[in-house]
Amino acid sequence: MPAFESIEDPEEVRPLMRLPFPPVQKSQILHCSYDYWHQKYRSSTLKSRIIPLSAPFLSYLREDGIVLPPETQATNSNYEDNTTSEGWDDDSQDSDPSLRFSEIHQQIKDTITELGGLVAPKLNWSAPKDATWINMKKNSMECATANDIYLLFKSSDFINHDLEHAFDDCAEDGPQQPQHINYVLVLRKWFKVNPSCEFRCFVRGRRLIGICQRDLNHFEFLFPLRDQIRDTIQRYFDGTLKGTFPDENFAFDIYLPEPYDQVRLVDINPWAPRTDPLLFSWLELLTMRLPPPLLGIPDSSPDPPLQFSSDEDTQDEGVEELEWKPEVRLVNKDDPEAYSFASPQYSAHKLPKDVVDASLGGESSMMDFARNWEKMVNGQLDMQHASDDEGSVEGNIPTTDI
Ligand SMILES: Nc1ncnc2c1ncn2[C@@H]1O[C@H](COP(=O)(O)OP(=O)(O)OP(=O)(O)O)[C@@H](O)[C@H]1O
Repeated sequence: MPAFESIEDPEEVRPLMRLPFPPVQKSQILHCSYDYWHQKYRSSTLKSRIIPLSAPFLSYLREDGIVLPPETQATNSNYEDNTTSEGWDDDSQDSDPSLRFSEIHQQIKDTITELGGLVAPKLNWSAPKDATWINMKKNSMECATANDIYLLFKSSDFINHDLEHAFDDCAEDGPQQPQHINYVLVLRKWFKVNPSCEFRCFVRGRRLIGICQRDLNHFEFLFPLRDQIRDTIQRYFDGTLKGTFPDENFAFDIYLPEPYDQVRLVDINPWAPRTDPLLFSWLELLTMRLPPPLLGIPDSSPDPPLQFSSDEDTQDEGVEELEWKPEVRLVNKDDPEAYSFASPQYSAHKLPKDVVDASLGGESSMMDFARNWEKMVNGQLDMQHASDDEGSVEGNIPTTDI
């Protein structure tokens, strides 16, 4: 998902780029592509199908304007997926763009049927969450037809970001690393998502360091479940991702429905400004003090781990390994704005002025800011524990099978 969607002036972005981020390499972006990790973690992912996309299909997505195939498609055996224009009738293509990618069009229709008639679509990295206003089913990504998908995709800046800006601000890898993007359409079987069950989890140096809600509403019933949520996610991370995901630093999204004992992996995101830190800030995540590195971390990664030095600066000898647990951050009752970093839905990572000023002032002012921020956060957490039931969402919202 594009990080700076709502920041119009690129000058506003620059201070964020000065945070102590390790350089993001193209391979890290590729490791977060759905088709890269889905097979590896299939047993814990949402039910989904992956359709490789052809050049004509990608050209259609990139074209200006929205021309949808007719709902009842005229079949014409001359028009198969083909990159040459020989024998094509341009008028027919204009009225039915799917004639340029008829196999894929049919595959999409068949897959929607196979998945029960409703799907949530995404491209390699992003879902068209910003375009739900245009969907027949308002404010939803629920798609019942191929045309629903095309309409969402062609209206979405997030999809456009995947197509045109996937490697923005990335460093080159070594020549042995693949750099080419094989675009895919991901169709996930639709289910009624309970937003209180969605969490984003942050991993630094192969250690789970933070967990937070993805939805910015307050769910009072989550507060007593905090330990259970942390333990279940930690167990899942230790048993599944920790030793097998090729990068040391990343974020992953999970769905954790009642009774909070089984994790569904929804997405893996790069450790980069483009990933929304939600209830954390990148400054916190990057500078959070951690115990010294664990010994004997299993690493069955097929690729050599990337070399980052960020942990060396932020290990705290005083922090006891056994006592240390990742922080679970939930939205407080009174107002999500209690966290000044909480961004409104799909806005970019606009930073509070304090952070911008701190980052402009170099390393020492950033550390000052981090220390002050830590104190402030501790104060907020105390307030959180004191919150009562008033004004909270009642109970849990039922979900369907996934
Ligand atoms: N199978 C599904 N059925 C219904 N809704 C879904 C399904 N899968 C995902 N969603 C919804 O779509 C949202 C976005 O999905 P996903 O995280 O894959 O997109 P994304 O573009 O990578 O998001 P982000 O940019 O925040 O990482 C999820 O938070 C969830 O609410």
